[in-house]
Amino acid sequence: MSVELRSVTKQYDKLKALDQINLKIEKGEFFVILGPSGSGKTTLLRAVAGLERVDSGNILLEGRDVTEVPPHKREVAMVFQNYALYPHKTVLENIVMPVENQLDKREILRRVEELSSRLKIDALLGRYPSELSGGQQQRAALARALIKRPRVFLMDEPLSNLDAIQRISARKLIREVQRENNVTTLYVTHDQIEAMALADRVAVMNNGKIIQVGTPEEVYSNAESEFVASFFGNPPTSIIDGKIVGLEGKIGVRPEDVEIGDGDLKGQITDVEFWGDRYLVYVYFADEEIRAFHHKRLKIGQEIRFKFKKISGPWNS
Ligand SMILES: Nc1ncnc2c1ncn2[C@@H]1O[C@H](COP(=O)(O)OP(=O)(O)OP(=O)(O)O)[C@@H](O)[C@H]1O
Repeated sequence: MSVELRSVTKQYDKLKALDQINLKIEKGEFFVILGPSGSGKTTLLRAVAGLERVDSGNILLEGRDVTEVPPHKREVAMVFQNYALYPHKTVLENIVMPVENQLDKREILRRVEELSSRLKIDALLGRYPSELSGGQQQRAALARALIKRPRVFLMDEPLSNLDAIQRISARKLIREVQRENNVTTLYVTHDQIEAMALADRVAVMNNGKIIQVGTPEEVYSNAESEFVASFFGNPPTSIIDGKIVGLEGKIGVRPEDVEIGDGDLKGQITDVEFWGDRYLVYVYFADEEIRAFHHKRLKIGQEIRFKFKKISGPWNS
């Protein structure tokens, strides 16, 4: 089911949480909304779910205007950051809740069996949420969202309570489940790695506005503004004064585009991080500090020569 937002605006007092949002998400697409804290991501998701009334604009599901349709009639399912499992209900009771009065018992049982085996929670159905790890709770919340066979999946930072290792497997699981069910997915995060890893397309949001939309590759290699450059990527682009290369305004340099060894620029190493297959080094020069990748450990304080293989911008901020 496609999801469309047309000029959607939502205001809290003087603050525009959503400011003229226009977006079209295609059927089956995995669409990620990426933005800093407070940019309006959750408000956008809640508006699509029908949990938040919008002040103006329209929300369409498969071309049908649902702006005034209540949440339970929208065929969408939402997975929250804290999973929102009911603590006094078992995993099984939590999972079947959305369909309890809608499907016959045999069909419910069939779906529970299928989902719990797919999500590897068969052995946990009798437990209470407090007896589960974060990853297990997350899988139970996914099962509860999927049992309705929603046509749109709305996910609000569903991995933020997991550790780094769990996140990697959970990312893969979410992607597989989404692909198997071909369900249109809107996924909110402030984590660039997650956005790049999961998205078919990503929208970068700031101050209630969509700043740029594209595939992760497009946004990564062609940031249209200083904000997007400084926010997208891991680590993000270093933003420096363009005068260094004879340009007006600010320019961006990705860490992989700084070539250390020779070149016209001179700087000093101020910090070094080991990244496994390479090092991230901080280089101080001309009152600026940039991040660069290098294949071997350099010494803090060491003087180096370097050049930029590629820059983005200039932007006038
Ligand atoms: N019920 C509310 N009443 C007043 N202001 C609100 C309400 N809900 C959200 N806001 C404000 O709207 C803005 C957008 O909030 P929202 O939760 O959508 O941001 P977010 O991008 O999801 O942030 P985070 O990543 O921190 O969850 C914030 O400035 C927030 O303080």
